[in-house]
Amino acid sequence: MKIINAEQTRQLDQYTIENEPIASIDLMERASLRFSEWFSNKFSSQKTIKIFAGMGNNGGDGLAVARMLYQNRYKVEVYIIKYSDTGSIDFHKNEKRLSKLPIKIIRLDENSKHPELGEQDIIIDAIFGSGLNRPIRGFTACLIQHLNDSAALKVSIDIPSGLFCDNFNADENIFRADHTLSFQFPKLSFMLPQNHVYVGEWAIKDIGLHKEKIEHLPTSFFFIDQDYISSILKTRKKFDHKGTYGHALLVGGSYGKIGAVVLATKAALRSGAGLISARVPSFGYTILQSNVPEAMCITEQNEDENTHPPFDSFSSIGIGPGMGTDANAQSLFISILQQINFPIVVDADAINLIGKYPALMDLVPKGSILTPHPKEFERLTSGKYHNQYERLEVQREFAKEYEVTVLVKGAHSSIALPSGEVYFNSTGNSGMATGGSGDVLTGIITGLLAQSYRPEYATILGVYLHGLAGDFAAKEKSETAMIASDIINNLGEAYKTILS
Ligand SMILES: NC(=O)C1=CN([C@@H]2O[C@H](COP(=O)(O)OP(=O)(O)OC[C@H]3O[C@@H](n4cnc5c(N)ncnc54)[C@H](OP(=O)(O)O)[C@@H]3O)[C@@H](O)[C@H]2O)[C@@H](O)CC1
Ligand SMILES: [K+]
Repeated sequence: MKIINAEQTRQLDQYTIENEPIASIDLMERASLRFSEWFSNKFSSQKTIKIFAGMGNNGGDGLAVARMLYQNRYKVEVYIIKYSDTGSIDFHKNEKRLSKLPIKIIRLDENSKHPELGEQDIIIDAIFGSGLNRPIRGFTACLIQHLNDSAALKVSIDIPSGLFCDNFNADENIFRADHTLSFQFPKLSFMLPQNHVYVGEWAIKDIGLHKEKIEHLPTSFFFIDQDYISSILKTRKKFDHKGTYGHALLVGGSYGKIGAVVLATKAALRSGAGLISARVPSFGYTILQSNVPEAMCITEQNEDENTHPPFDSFSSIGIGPGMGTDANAQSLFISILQQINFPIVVDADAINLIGKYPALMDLVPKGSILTPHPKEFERLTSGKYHNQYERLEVQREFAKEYEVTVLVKGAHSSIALPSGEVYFNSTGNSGMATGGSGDVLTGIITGLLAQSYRPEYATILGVYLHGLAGDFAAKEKSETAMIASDIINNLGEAYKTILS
């Protein structure tokens, strides 16, 4: 699914009005109806719904929603924030429609007292939407602080007021929603962890904007959905054999950290790769062989004995989990980089080594996949950014410059491709912030790469599967109690879901 910017949203809105065609007031009615249905399914009608509406089209939505919720038997009060002398045409049309109902409407300006709010209320924020073009100031800013301080549950229409769709806002005057329902597409700002405090849990509803126009809107940002995953997923054929699915190699482990390779190796097996080998220090041999009997094991003892294929004959290599950054790890990494010329997966300590010795990046084959968590990404790029919007740009530039895929892990993990496109993940939960979760992901992506997925698809599919398996694990064990092995154990459920 595309993520489009505020200006494109405005154009698409206009195009839909002209070409569906539909009157703008009817499009507003449709959007408001989607919001009201979603709201009514989710929130009890015992509380008083206090709707704070601005004077643009977001405010218009708020007034239409007030009417609809009243008709759904909610107790509704409306506050109109008079930050301007005139409102949008559709705002005024909805104001007129609302005035015919016995709903309390209070107009707030700089001379008004702040309304009383408490746990018995639900606030609906319709002050500003995608038309916000500067930080909020004056009495509207004070009002937003007052709303934020209240104990009421907070819900935003389309986007929390004060948050920009696509740009950083250093300001504090932003509504802090517990829930946001956005129209048609998620906004770029929803993808960034720093905005979670404003956006809360978010959902999107299709409001029927013009399909053909959407197809032609250019964008660099995408939200990974199940349809997209189905379009890149390969299916197995009857006469395939284990050679068809490649031979993946996982490289890593150090004293006390062999478990990282065990997890990555198991995950690579479950991802569907045909054969798996793991390369660990010799003291990890027994641990690996007894924990993952399906895998073959290479150590410094048998690597020169011609008993295993040379590094350049594997279908894919994932390097870094638990590897450490000492001289041995460094020379192994360099030796592998010098022997191969196909894309590999670079994770954890292999990334830290590049952070320490940036020239190593020149040896990393084009098309490779780097999978840092935010701290590792900071080491990799010397942290040349001040907020997550800037980080995203640095991530894109890095991917373009080195022609690699860069996956920064976190909620809505971001995947920057060499083309400059960025994909955000839609699966996963906070239970996945647990030791070994990243090793599992490396295993999955390495396993997919072995199955001849293009690096960008292996990453996108890998991240989605990993998150989905994590969601099943959380259902089974809870977000709190789940561990990385539970993610591996649920990869089967994840595959079944995307194959169905
Ligand atoms: N997507 C769709 O297709 C559909 C979208 N719909 C809805 O429309 C919403 C977008 O509506 P919108 O364009 O009227 O913008 P909105 O945010 O209400 O702002 C209004 C005006 O406020 C002003 N202003 C800006 N910043 C300011 C500030 N800091 N302090 C003070 N004033 C400020 C600025 O005017 P200016 O002062 O710059 O002239 C701006 O024009 C969207 O979020 C969704 O809810 C649906 O109804 C139907 C389908
Ligand atoms: K809003």
